[in-house]
Amino acid sequence: MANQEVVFPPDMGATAAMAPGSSCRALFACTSLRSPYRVLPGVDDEYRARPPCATSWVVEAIRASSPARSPAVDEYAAWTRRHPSALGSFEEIAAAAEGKQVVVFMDYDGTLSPIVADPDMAFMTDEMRAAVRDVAKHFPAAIVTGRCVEKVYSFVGLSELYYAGSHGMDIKGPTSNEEDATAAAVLLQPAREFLPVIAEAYEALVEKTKGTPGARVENNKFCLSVHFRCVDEKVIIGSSSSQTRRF
Ligand SMILES: O=P(O)(O)OC[C@H]1O[C@H](O[C@H]2O[C@H](CO)[C@@H](O)[C@H](O)[C@H]2O)[C@H](O)[C@@H](O)[C@@H]1O
Repeated sequence: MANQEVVFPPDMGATAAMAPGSSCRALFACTSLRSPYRVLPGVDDEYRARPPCATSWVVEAIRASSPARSPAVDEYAAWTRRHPSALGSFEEIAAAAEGKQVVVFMDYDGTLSPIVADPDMAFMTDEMRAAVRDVAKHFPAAIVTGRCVEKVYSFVGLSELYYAGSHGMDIKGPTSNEEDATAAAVLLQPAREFLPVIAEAYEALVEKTKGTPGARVENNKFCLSVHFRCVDEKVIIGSSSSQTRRF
């Protein structure tokens, strides 16, 4: 809302500051006018017709002068309200864990490593690796991921962890030395018999997506990921509407 002027009811005895960089021209109190409201030049008639509720006027004025929030930001804020950081309740959690066996489960992509465009380049930092190593010294620790175990192990490189790859379809335990780690003890592979079908599905998906620039299929052994982060949506929407017209 550009250059909008606002009106304040007389019961607002104090000054209200304008946010730096705001497009709203003036927010200040008024006390000696005949009209119950002081009308600033250029004000919208709609404001004059409103009841003298200082709070709602102020809130509205502040809202109008604030930049629009994106739905993604609102969604994230709502999500963090529902799932607050455990660090904010650390004492409480530590007290609740007293005398119990604690096991730490960690996600990989976007948690231990930053999200990057190329899934093969999602490396974790040495600092993060050291932190995970420390965690594993104190508790049984597992990485639970959509990646295949071999891939996530190549990123993490810690033989003392449990790895639950392919969203839990491939679970391996810790090994005593790093050489053995890639062949670490398999604890569970319940979908082993489906490997040939999954391999077929992989080939089919590669074929299907090969005409989509930026699309990429990742073989996670017991599951597959089709990546579209690098697909230009405008190109796809354009081509799908031309397909729609054709049929
Ligand atoms: O369960 P996760 O460990 O979180 O795995 C979920 C998917 O993670 C990876 O993809 C995501 O990270 C990539 C690298 O930062 C990024 O390029 C991609 O857009 C993200 O979706 C992984 O590549 C997938 O196979 C996993 O399913």
